[in-house]
Amino acid sequence: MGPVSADLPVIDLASPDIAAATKSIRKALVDYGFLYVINHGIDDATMKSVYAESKKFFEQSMEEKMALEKNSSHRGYIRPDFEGFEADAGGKGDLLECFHIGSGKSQDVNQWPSAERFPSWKETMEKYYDCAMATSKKIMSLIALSLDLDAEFFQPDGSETILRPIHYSGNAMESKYGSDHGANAHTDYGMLTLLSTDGTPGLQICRDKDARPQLWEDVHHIQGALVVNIGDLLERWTNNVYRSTLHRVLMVGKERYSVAFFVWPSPDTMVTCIESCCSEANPPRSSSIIKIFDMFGYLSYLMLSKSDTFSDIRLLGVMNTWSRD
Ligand SMILES: O=C(O)CCC(=O)C(=O)O
Ligand SMILES: [Fe+2]
Repeated sequence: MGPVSADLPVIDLASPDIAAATKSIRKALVDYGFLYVINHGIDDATMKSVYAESKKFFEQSMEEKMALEKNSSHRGYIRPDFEGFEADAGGKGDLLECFHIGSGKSQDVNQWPSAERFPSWKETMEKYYDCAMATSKKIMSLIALSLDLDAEFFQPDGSETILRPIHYSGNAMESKYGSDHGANAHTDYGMLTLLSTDGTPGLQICRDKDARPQLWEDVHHIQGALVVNIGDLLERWTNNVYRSTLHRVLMVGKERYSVAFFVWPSPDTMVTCIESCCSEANPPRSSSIIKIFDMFGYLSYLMLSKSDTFSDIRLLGVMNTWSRD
């Protein structure tokens, strides 16, 4: 039997029928945790230039790229096989290389390639960031409506939201951490992820992570559509009604570029089980109310709680030091 293709729903963000879109989004997030959006508002020119800039950056020598290695604010270049903290990956590093860019509106802790060699990089990335943020707001308001909340309930925010251009070389490489995948099996951590790819296959989802053997379904490319999925934070917020689905990227022997956008609410958001997601028959699964201090503090918390060793709110303030050199 050949690989199975995931038949993900397609949501048209330009549709005037909000009730129908809300209904489809609910079904998609209950069944898959993944969907496609079309008419998402990121225009072709912006999309093309972000890929052109990304390619130009990753084509540089390792030494040039490492000059912008990620800083203490986790912004900048992350080399292949660098980090592998995902619970299901057993600590393997990913073979992808990527670059983290934050909003930089209030305080710019980003790293920018030299304006001489990359005259349009900053402007291009900022444009994409702003468009992706506008798209995320539209999606989050549909998600809010689908949970019987006000359309403005979720407030995507620039302080922790990260734009991440990604490059997969396509070649097998000697991995320090025993990796064989571009991106090992993981769930995303935050509220929402928008993903665009260059159309090269490799992305797969696993809807039931406990099934053995696991069934991996290919997420095929739809020209002009973005892939959207939710992360652990929203899964928790919805009392597991909406699903943060396991996914991975296989190396298919061909170079691949993608652009992920990880959306977070503001760091002072209180996350308590959403009313429409709990009842006497379905009480809140997580006992505590959590407050997100910062994305990496939250990651530390998640990693520890995923390992079932701790599940204590106090860990939230801990700054993440899990990257391994
Ligand atoms: O590159 C892709 O298609 C997916 C990347 C991904 O899952 C991630 O960066 O979290
Ligand atoms: Fe992911």
